[in-house]
Amino acid sequence: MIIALPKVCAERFLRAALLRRRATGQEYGPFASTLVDSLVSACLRSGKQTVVGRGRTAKCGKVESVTTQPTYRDGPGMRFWGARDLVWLARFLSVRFQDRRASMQGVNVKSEIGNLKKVILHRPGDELLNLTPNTLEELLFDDIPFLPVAQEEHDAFAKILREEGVEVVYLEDLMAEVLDAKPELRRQFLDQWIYEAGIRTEMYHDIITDYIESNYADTKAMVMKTMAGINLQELPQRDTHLLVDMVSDRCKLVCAPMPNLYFTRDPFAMIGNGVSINRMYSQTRNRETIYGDYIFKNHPDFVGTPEYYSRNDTFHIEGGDILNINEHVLAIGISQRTEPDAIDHIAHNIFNDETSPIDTILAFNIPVSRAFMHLDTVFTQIDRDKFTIHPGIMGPLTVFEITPDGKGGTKIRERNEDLESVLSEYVGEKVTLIPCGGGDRIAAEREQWNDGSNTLCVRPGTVVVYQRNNVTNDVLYKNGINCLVMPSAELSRGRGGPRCMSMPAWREAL
Ligand SMILES: NC(=[NH2+])NCCC[C@H](N)C(=O)O
Repeated sequence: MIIALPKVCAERFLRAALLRRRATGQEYGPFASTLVDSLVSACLRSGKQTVVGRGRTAKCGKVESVTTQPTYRDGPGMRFWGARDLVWLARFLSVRFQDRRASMQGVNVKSEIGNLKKVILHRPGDELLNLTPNTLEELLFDDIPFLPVAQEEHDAFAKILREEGVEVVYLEDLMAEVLDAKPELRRQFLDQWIYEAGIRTEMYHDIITDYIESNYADTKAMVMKTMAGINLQELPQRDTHLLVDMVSDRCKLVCAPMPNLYFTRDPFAMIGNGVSINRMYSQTRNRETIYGDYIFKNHPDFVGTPEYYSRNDTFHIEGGDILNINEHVLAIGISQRTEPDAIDHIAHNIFNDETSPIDTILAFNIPVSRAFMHLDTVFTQIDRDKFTIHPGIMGPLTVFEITPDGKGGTKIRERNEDLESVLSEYVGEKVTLIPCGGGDRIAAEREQWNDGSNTLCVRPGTVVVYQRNNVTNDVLYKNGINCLVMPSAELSRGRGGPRCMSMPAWREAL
């Protein structure tokens, strides 16, 4: 196996070596060899074959060579580290691996149930500490979660996924990797983040920039801070004699937090081998898409992914409404969060992408209400022939079938059959709909509220579920579904379940 060092890493590696030489008088050669040595021994320790490319560095031990290739390459058996790992390595002369399979370059999500290989999560952080009773409604929460427990629950979720062989990557790490690899983007990102937080005066822009730059030198800490938000109290008080400083409440949030970030399902969504960077329904969630935008435009794992929607497009659409039925069929909810105009637009872009095999988009018209919010709160696929469903929408439901008209446009056919027949037709076999809460109306309503039908499928017939939805989970067991149960007391206060809290980036073909 070859481990390739992308050019940016190699440059950092050399820069670190140079600094070290200045500081210690040590020559570049031995220092570099030490680094390479420790890389190699860590590889050997982890049972992997040696490593590393051709180039300027001395051969040592089992090292074949060191590559400084200009771009990430992929190919069978090729692995690479992220820039952060290498910087860390250079600093401490020790090793930490984050193996990323280059075979998972880009995204591949052509179903809701294929073996899950890679998923993007966000571990809830200090943004939850900026939720107050007065801002709950605006920030789309129903209660204030207790952060340490929410984090424990989230870690349990990640652990379940890792144990199932899923590579878990965190949004905050991807973003930090982008900014570490391209430091010139740091300032641009901060300016955009400040502007989109609603700061329009130069004075506040400068105060916030200074505050961040002088307190959050570490990139990941800076990224986390942008997610958490800034309270006026944190900023140095300036003797400005401005009215705003005399009358504004010192506890005011100058930059609002983004507490919904742990629902990584929504700000962007994988569609086959492409992505939709969404325009969100609410102002509070719209800034979340900045991270996805930077990652998909710059991160070597994702750059080059076809983009079917952009955050600058006019209409709103959210990932919770987007379900990949199979390679050819995509379902999208027309809901509180997704406008029909956005679906028209995305359909046009998908059908005009020659690399996409999708030839049918089903638009499900679901009631506009908070309990239904997204299509994935109403139904999700859990096995080849099984869906969980909110009993409230069983029966006739309007579905529009959108297909290309052969002239660059689309044609639409209204379907008025019940959900079961529509799904059976497109899935290609008779499907069973398993109602949330079993047949019990009260249990159904209670568990629907806590995302009983919002499960994350890790392979056909195996799903992650919230522990609190015990009535629904029993029904799933009885239907032969393997439920991986995660704790949910605090996370559920944000009104989203395991599917909302995850964005699959790679699923194996069925
Ligand atoms: N895909 C989902 N169902 N996401 C749930 C998101 C919940 C979040 N509080 C919101 O209102 O936006």
